[in-house]
Order: sequence, then structure tokens, then C-alpha cells
Amino acid sequence: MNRNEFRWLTRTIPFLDAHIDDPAGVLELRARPARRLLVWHPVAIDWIFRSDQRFRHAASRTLRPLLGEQSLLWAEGARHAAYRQMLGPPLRGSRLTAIHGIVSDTVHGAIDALVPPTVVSLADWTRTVTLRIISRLVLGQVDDRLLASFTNWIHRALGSPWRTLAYRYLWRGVPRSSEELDHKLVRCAKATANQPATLAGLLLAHDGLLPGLDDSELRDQIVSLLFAGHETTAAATAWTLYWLDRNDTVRRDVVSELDATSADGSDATQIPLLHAVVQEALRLSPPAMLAGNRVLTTDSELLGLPLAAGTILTPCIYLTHRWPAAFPQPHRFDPGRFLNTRVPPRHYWPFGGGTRHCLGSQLALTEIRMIAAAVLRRCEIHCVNADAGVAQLRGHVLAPAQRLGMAVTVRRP
Ligand code: HEM
Repeated sequence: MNRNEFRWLTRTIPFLDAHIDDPAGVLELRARPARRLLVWHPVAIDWIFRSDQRFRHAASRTLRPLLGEQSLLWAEGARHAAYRQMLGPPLRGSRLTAIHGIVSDTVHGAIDALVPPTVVSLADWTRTVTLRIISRLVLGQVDDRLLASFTNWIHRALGSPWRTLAYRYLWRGVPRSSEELDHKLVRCAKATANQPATLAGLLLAHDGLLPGLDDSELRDQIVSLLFAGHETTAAATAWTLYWLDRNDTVRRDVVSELDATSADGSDATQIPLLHAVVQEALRLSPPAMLAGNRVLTTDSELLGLPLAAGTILTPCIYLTHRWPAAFPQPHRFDPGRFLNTRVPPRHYWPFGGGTRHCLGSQLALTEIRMIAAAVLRRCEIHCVNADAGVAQLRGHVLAPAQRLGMAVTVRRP
């Protein structure tokens, strides 16, 4: 392991911050056994996503044992295309409207349970809400105890960066889910076989698009959807509330915007400032710091650098979002960057790109706005421990640390 790789693994965020002003935008993390480059130069990132058909999409070493060998996150070819063809349409456009009721019921139920004065962990609270939402979309009604087992397992695997490293390098990889949990998830999925409105129901009614889909592959997709569909969205929602707490003038302007309308946040055009706040939070604190690894299948050249087949390219969203020429004073929280202006092309990729572009991006944006709007309307909140260095990595997800508290002093009906 070379010095870069060691610092990358042990001090990831300071290591990245030290490279913000590096104009090369490419850095070798490892030379052997396979060369691995971290890439954030906007031209290079744009090239990677545009040429996505030419890459293999390698599984993350941390996530593979969790999500399973057959996860759609690293499926390739026709199988991958079939998953996207089935799961994409219900998660975008006008079909998302059917989901607004689920988001609204879930977030208002969670707010009703906050009895002031109280302090909850902001990150845990948003994880609970977003897991409930995605589990209803994937599986229909799900028992809270099943969700608690799922959460406990993910927390054991990813809740402490040092423990996750120890699992990866000293033990046999992060722990898989128990057979009992897998069995219950698959049973729940099969119980929705006649409900094509759920994502599990859609997969089971696959009309021949997924020949040979067995229980083990079904388990991998259910776990992948529950995981990808809540960890990142929870972090983004928590970051949105955190950045508003740190910027009182913006928070007051957002509350005034909400006071002037009865919009629930689902339509971005009705609450442009809140939408810009969410976009800026996703820029400054991108929950997915990295897009998926891309492996070159042929010799190529990138920014004049010759690259052999087999080289792994890891697009670094965190650093691209801090490219100073596109985002002056990149550490500053400034939603004005996204108000009445075009998002700088090539520089803004919170949901990755190319053939692997996030399947749930529209759902996520809708959820974050709706949850933030409901909290800001119904509660007076402030963050506790907000100065104590809040960013933490859970696997690859940049989330606020668990100790960042959300104090709720007032809750309106
Ligand atoms: C703020 C929230 C979210 C963020 C920041 C995010 C980010 C990402 C990123 C960066 C990727 C990899 C793209 C690439 O490698 O180019 C991805 C993939 C994916 N995301 Fe999300 N995501 C979010 C929410 C969701 C939600 C709500 C779902 C719900 C279904 C979801 C499902 C997926 C799936 C299935 C993939 C794999 C797509 C493929 O490989 O074809 N994500 N996401």
C-alpha cells in the first residue's frame, strides 16, 4: 500500500481537502495489483460518463458483501439494462406523484412522534424516515422490527469508519446479513407478488426480462434498493437541515418562502429557494463522495495520460464539486449558485452519470424537499454540537456524525 492509498483509507476527508487546489484533477491511489486513479478533473469526469459503455463496473470492496454478488449496482449487460428498464419508470416523471402521499404520511408521522423539548440524532432521525419511505415503495407495509434488524446490521458494518476498515483488512470483509433477515426480506417481497405498485412486485412480475431470478438474486436487489434508497437520501436531508441551521438568513428566507405557499415541496418550481438549498447542500456535502468504479477494458488516454486496460478509475464527486473555477470559494454554503442560473455543466454530479446514473435521483430530490419543508413548517429546531466536526464516512456515504443532535423546541400541529 503506498502513502496516498494509506492516507486515503485512514484520513479520507482531510486527504481530499488537501487536493482541492491541485489543477491536475487526477491522482494515483495505487499502482498494483491493479492501477487505481482518483479522477475529479471536470473534463475527465465528463469523458468517463460519456464513454460509460466502454467500461466494466467493478463492485466496491466494502459494499459487495453487504449488497451481494448479484446486486444491480454492479450487474452488467442485458441484466443491468433489464433492471433499469423495470425500475426506472416508476421512479421518475409523473409516476412519482403516486409516491407523494407515502412521503407525506411518513414524515408527518415521524414529526408527530417528536415531543418537545427533545434532542434526537439528526442523522439517525433522517435515516429512520427515509428507510420507512423506501421500504414502503419496495415492499409495501413492513414491520418496524424488520427495519430495526436491517438498520442494526448496516450500523454494525458501516457505523464506525475504523470498524469498517478493520472488517475489510483484518477480518473477512464487512458482515453479511443473517440468513434470518434475508429470509424475512424475501418473504416480504414475495408477499407483494400481486402488487405491481411495489418495486419488489415489479421485479417478480418481470415478464421474462429477468430469466432465472431466484431468491438469492431477489434478496440482493431488495437489500440494494433499501440501502441505496435511504442512506444517501438521509444524509442529504440531514445536510440540508444542518446547512440551514448554520445560515440563519437563508433559513429565514426559506421559511418565508414556505409561509407564502401551501406547496408540500414536491414541486421544485413552487419553492425555488428551498430547491437551490438542496442543490447546494448536495454540492458541498455530496452523500455519494464517489461514483462507482470504472475499469478500462482497452488501452486509453485520459488528459494526455496513457492508461492500460484494467486501470480502475474512481470519479470523485466531492472534489469535482469543489473545482474553484466553477464554484468560487468552494467551501462556502451559497444557494445563490443555483438560483436563476444554469448548473455548470461537467461540474455537478451528485447522482453520478452515464449508464449508471442514479435510478432514484428524482425520488431523492422530492423526498429531501418534502421532508425539509415539513420539518421547517412544523418545528423549531436547532443543531446541538454543530461545531464539533460533523462529517463522517459510513462506507462511501458522507453523512453527519451521529452525535450531531437536532433539538426540537416547538412542534406545531
Ligand atoms: C440524495 C440521494 C442519493 C444520492 C446522492 C445518490 C447517488 C448515487 C450515485 C452517485 C450513484 C452511482 C452513479 C454512478 O456510478 O455513476 C447511484 C446509483 C444508484 N442509486 Fe442513488 N443516490 C441517491 C438516492 C437514491 C434513491 C432514493 C434510490 C432509490 C431507488 C437510489 C437508487 C440507486 C440505484 C439503484 C443505483 C445504481 C444504478 C445503476 O448502477 O444502474 N438512489 N446513486
